Amino acid sequence: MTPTITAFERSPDRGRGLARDMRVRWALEEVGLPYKVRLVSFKAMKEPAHLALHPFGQIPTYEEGDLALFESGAIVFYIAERHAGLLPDEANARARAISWMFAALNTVEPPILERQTAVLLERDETWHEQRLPMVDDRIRDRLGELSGRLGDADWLDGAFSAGDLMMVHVLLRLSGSGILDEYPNLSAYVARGEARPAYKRAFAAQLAIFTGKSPT
Ligand SMILES: N[C@@H](CCC(=O)N[C@@H](CSCc1ccc([N+](=O)[O-])cc1)C(=O)NCC(=O)O)C(=O)O
Repeated sequence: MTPTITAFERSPDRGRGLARDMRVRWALEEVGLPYKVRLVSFKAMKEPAHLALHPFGQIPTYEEGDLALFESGAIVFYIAERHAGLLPDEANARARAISWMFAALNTVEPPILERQTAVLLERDETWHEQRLPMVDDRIRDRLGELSGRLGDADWLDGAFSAGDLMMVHVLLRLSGSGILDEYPNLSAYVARGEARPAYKRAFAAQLAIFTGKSPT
């Protein structure tokens, strides 16, 4: 049965791949699974029909038969568990790849989201100028450790995995901040992710919605 995901009707980033349906699209493209997209407006996201799918009134969601899932990490994991291409078969390598999924969401993404909040919602606060450098330094702490662990490897732990997919998408949220450029191996790592044919197909599909070149 073809799954259906939800995505922004009009993404604030003009379809540039930062909204989290991108993670699900990328995972589906990596495993070669066709999918449908239901676009939702900001208003519709907060109405009962969508809230029944997503308790926080957000996107993405994932529906397949009588299954309804929310949380991009959980959806990517669900896809990776059932289709080859995103998690190693060997048990220990598989478990480590899942650790990297959690690390992306639970260790690296939080300070990056702090920065988004600071820049988007706190600009007019008297303490904004003082706080932002502290937020940036907390991001640098994590990126320095991640950069050290990655070294000159292509991916975090052997072959490309769902852990890399989540980590690359988390790091992409730093686009425009200049911080990622301070870590050349992380910039190259993200570029490797973006160069993957599956990423490019996912990105093009999301952008086509914004440019109006896609029916869904
Ligand atoms: N933890 C959840 C978070 C989901 C989430 O944050 N969804 C956002 C869209 S992706 C986050 C996002 C939004 C916009 C951009 N952008 O650049 O325009 C980038 C990322 C959303 O629905 N926001 C609307 C709301 O909360 O009412 C997950 O990973 O699925």
